[in-house]
Amino acid sequence: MTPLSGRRIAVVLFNLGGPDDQATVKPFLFNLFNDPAIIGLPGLVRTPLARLISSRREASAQANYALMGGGSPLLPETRKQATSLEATLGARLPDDEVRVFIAMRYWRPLTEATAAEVAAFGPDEIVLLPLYPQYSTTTTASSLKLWNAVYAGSGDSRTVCCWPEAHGWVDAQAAAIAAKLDEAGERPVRVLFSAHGIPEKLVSGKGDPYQEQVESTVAAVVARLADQGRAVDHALCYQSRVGPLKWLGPSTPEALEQAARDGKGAVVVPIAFVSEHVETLVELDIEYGELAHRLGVAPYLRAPAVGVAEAFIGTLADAVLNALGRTGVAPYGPGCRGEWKACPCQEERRAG
Ligand SMILES: C=CC1=C(C)c2cc3[nH]c(cc4nc(cc5[nH]c(cc1n2)c(C)c5CCC(=O)O)C(CCC(=O)O)=C4C)c(C)c3C=C
Ligand SMILES: [Fe+2]
Ligand SMILES: [Fe+2]
Repeated sequence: MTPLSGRRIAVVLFNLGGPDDQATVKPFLFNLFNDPAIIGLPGLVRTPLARLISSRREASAQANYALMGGGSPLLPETRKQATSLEATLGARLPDDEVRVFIAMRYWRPLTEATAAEVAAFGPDEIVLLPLYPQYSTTTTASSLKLWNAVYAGSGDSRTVCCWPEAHGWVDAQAAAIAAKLDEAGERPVRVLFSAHGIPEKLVSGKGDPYQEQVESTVAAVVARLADQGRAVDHALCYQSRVGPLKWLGPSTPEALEQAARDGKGAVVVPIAFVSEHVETLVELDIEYGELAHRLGVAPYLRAPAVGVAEAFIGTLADAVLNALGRTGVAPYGPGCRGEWKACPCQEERRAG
């Protein structure tokens, strides 16, 4: 039997990535639009189209990143999460050597470079852990597919595909919302759960489980708040629409208009992101903040992303330990557990 200590364990965190500065906005956008998971056309058409779209969007995207100092805070925020998770796992697996790596899909550290770093570490076991709570073909599947295509090192590999109802994730969200509800005081507010949108046809045509899993996160957070004696008026909406296709709705601006008609303020909650970046700091705080002001939606409050909240990092550690077979705690929630038809979390160990 393989000994359960003295092992080299690599945990790989996946996220989308963001430009470091103004000069890297365009190549980041090109990588994004050149991904067949984002634009499902053959490469001969997709690549020139990606070049065109990234050129056309460059100036407006640069202006958004300029509002955050020039580039995206996504990598520094993810590094904090990696450091915190490594410390938590180090304490829980004192006899093993655990290292947490970051693999971004569209900007540095790119997945190919991280795969080489992990291979050089020479792990006995690898846990692939997307920082997307809900599984989508556009995010999780795209990241994992690329990893599996490029990783050529040692190690038995396990995947945590999704964790829409993980306990600590739900706890951290509920705590952030409760703090904002306290700030609103007696003023009537609606909790607006704002998720990154995806094209509707991915859900209806391709069976993308993202919408179902986002809805399950919302239900779990609302139930957790109810357990704490807070019955909240709430709605789910979708932000960040790009391109000509019909996306999931209602949009966050539409939900704000509805809140205005109903005479409510808003507590906006980023329900599909775990860290701050352009879609929270610019889109939610500035763009929709201004819209809320014009519509008379007051107060307009925004719950922060979970970041390194202790409950959240604890749940990620539980997911890693469970994937390694070191604990019975499976924090994924019913959206996962291998019940979804294409869920890769139950894949057989891949011998290195
Ligand atoms: C064009 C289609 C897009 C789909 C589908 C999409 C899905 C999706 N994205 C995230 C999380 C993030 N998106 C980020 C940036 C970003 N996303 C798109 C487009 C799609 N995303 C674009 C064009 C951009 C660039 C910024 C912009 O121009 O708006 C980021 C990074 C933000 C940063 O600070 O750099 C994240 C994170 C999810 C969760 C998701 C579907 C589930
Ligand atoms: Fe996106
Ligand atoms: Fe799963």
